[in-house]
Amino acid sequence: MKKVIKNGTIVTATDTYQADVLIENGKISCIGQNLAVGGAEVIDAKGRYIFPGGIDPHTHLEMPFGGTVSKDDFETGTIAAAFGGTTTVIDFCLTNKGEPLKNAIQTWHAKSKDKAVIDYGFHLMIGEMNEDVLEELPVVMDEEGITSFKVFMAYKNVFQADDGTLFRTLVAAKELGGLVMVHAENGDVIEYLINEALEKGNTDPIYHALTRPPEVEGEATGRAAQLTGLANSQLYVVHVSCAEAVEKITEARRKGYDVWGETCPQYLVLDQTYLEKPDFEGAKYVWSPPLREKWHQDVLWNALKNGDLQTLGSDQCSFDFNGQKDLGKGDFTKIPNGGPIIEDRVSILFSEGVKKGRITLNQFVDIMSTRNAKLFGLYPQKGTIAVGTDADLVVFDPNVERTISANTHHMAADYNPFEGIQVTGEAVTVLSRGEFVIRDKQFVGTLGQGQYLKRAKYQSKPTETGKSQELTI
Ligand SMILES: NC(=O)NCCC(=O)O
Ligand SMILES: [Zn+2]
Ligand SMILES: [Zn+2]
Repeated sequence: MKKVIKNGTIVTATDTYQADVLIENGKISCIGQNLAVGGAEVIDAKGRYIFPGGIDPHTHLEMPFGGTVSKDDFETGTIAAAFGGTTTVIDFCLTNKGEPLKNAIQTWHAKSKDKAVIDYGFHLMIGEMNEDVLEELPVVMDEEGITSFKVFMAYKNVFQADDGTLFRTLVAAKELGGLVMVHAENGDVIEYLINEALEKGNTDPIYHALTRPPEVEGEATGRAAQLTGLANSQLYVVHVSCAEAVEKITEARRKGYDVWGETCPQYLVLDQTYLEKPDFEGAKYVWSPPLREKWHQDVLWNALKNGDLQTLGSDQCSFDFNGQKDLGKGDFTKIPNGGPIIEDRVSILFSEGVKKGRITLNQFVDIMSTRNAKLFGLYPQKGTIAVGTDADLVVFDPNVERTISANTHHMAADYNPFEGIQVTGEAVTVLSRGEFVIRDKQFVGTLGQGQYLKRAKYQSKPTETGKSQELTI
């Protein structure tokens, strides 16, 4: 059935204007003033913004990690994402050394199919680069539309790859049109610092942060950026948490290297003192990289504002406090790393960013949606509001005030790291390819309505001035 969104204010990464949006067959078919829409179902957006659906480029749904499996899966995770105004997620498909990449991808398809309520794609982890992987990679890109590869520079003896693998992945990505993503922390140095802490009997959650200082993130970020320059390739640094890493990304971009940076809501509003909460509550705030001293937040906000960082991912990787995070009682290294963020990503950016004057409304749309679509081969099908694009749309009330709480969130995890934080703004109605997923703040979607997205190859490059220059799409 045709739908029309009337009386709202459309916001894209470049424009803000009042118009009606007509939706037919899952696509936006017309945008204009006072559209005559006989037979269409009317969605009234008076006093509300209409945003392109959020694109979360960084999730770990139902991921085996830290001796357990992340709590939110493709069902609860994508429902929660939709409640928050996100209509696409790109999840990390883990691979096992020595096993065909295809097996891992099949595992991820099995997890997501018939569960996801919004569209989704996969990034592919590269744990080891060898002849078999090199041979399979182009096939995976063509058949599966997976055009971004993740290399972990940390988590020694688990996911960590060596510099040879990182460099060979960068070279292959350049040749094939892929974007290399890195978790940038120096895993070897972290291992040394962890052993030192444990030998001294320092086992509380705060030592998670103290054994992963900003220098190890800055060093790894700089190394990855240099290798990218050498390979003349392209790099996306995930979950940037500190000034040291921002500095390296900025420096690389100024040199003309094709390097991009993502931060996450937790680094923008929470700080290292949360890890010192009594009764082991600090475990709720264990991420890698860790939360930092508060002053880093200003650096991250400024970097989003001036374009030195370009995107916001949730790094959704949730674990219950009771029964999962407590695996690390008495040994911080056994606390599963990660938290439930997927639902609040968009709201935090709007409330803390736009409402507090740190970024503009159009930058907000770019950071939470458009830029992600462009970097990960989904634009213009997704990430904007234009005739012919997917009708992934969010009707957003910019004035409602509410308090984030695990009592009201839709994620499966038993706590919310933003508990008690007041935000302004909320997604009211969310459409995925023209179908309601959230209607008047109620879930009305169907499991499995989300479609797997085959993504286009990478095609975007910053200029010497550090500002992005779009190539033809
Ligand atoms: N970030 C985190 O602590 N957990 C998820 C896995 C990762 O992204 O490193
Ligand atoms: Zn990571
Ligand atoms: Zn992650």
